[in-house]
Amino acid sequence: MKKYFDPQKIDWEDILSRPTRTFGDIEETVNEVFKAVRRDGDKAVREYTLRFDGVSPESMAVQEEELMEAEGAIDGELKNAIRRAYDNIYKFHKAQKTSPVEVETSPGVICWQQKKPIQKVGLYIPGGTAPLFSTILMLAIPAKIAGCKEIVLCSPPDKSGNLHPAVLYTAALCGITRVFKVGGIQAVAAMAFGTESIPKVFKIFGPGNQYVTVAKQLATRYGVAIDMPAGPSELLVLADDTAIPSFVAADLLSQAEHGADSQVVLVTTSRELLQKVEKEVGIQLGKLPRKDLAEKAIDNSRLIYVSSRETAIDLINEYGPEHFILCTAEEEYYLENTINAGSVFIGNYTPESAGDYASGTNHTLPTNGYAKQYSGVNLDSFTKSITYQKISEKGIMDLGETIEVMAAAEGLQGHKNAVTIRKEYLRQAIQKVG
Ligand SMILES: NC(=O)c1ccc[n+]([C@@H]2O[C@H](COP(=O)([O-])OP(=O)(O)OC[C@H]3O[C@@H](n4cnc5c(N)ncnc54)[C@H](O)[C@@H]3O)[C@@H](O)[C@H]2O)c1
Ligand SMILES: N[C@H](CO)Cc1c[nH]c[nH+]1
Ligand SMILES: [Zn+2]
Repeated sequence: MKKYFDPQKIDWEDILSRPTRTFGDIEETVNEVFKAVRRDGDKAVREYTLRFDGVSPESMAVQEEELMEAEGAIDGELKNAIRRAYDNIYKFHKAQKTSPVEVETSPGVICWQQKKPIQKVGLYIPGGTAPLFSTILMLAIPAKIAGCKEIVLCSPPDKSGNLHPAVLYTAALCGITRVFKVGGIQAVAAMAFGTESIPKVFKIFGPGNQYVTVAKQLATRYGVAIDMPAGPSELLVLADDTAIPSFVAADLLSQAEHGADSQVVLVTTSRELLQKVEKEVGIQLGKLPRKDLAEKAIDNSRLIYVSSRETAIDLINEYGPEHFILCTAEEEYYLENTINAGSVFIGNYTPESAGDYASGTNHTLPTNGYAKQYSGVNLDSFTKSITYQKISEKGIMDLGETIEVMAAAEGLQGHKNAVTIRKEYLRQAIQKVG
């Protein structure tokens, strides 16, 4: 881990650089796969699955029996855990439902706005280094609550050409039936263009490695929306003397183990804590089964001592971490001043893993500093709003002149006429009656 001690000499550009900023080669591969999938459909998807995943599943589509059988293949303890996580995620996302907004902006002019579900959505579930079945809960639950009609799920097959039983069980639990053993760029391309087997969708959701993230970004050029760039996991911990070093180290390692391109950062106002955390990371790292992946991510990571909370908050907002853990006696100051973060975890007893799995918040979050302009996945991600208006006779007589004056000033006589003709009609009608 790189260490920075003197705030005067902080090299901000170096500190804030992510290991995933270099997209050059990846873009070339993504372009190639997109072109082939658009042209050759399933055939290209199969070829790239063989090339990148090393397998050729007999059928890309998961059969109904496979979904049913998965329940018997995982143990009761895991099923209970998934169901408990399901309940919490469901509760938190259901509570995000809002009522339509309705306002009478002028007498007789009523405007309202209502959310409608996106009809066709594609969920990407990562599976390269681990089958992240928890991501199904994070995407499928809000998609169902929002009322999305067609939900398609893609996830990379394992070495034997199958999906992990926990992926199948969780998909079935969430009521997802269109599941495909396809991952990486080829999955995103298939959902963007549609193939003989995989339906085209309107919006693609889900996290993934750099290939998946760049592919999602490219998909937007072909008229498909995406949730956000949700790439390799990141964590920034802000801690002072009140933090427990072994907890901080465990949290840093929890995100480092996602992959070599993950990044974790400690920002602290305590030199002593920094030293202790560094030591703890060394001890705990050795015990992780995914030590190799975590070790590489730890190499990319930073331990930063800052002498003031103002410098700390500038750094946090400039970095815009995906996950932000706050373990400090000055909680309120940091909460009030944090503007850019995907999801915040507060206090010594709130590990980031809680949000990854079961507390209820969504773990699909913006990385790479995109927390400056994107929210994490939430219920609104699966809806779009339509605005409505209804103007009465009284309303058009009252607001009409405003519209006429503005339309004339823009030189748009047709716009003005659409109002004038109505006003004239109403005047004549009144005269006839009167
Ligand atoms: N930001 C978030 O919300 C969030 C949430 C969960 C996970 N994540 C991140 O998701 C990522 C999951 O990555 P993963 O790799 O385990 O699974 P993945 O499913 O994202 O990617 C695996 C696929 O990548 C493709 N691939 C691998 N090497 C390739 C190459 N050289 N060329 C072209 N394609 C290639 C393969 O098709 C493979 O199936 C991790 O980086 C993790 O940190 C992020
Ligand atoms: N930390 C990941 C989001 O960056 C989500 C996840 C899934 N499983 C474990 N962790
Ligand atoms: Zn995680």
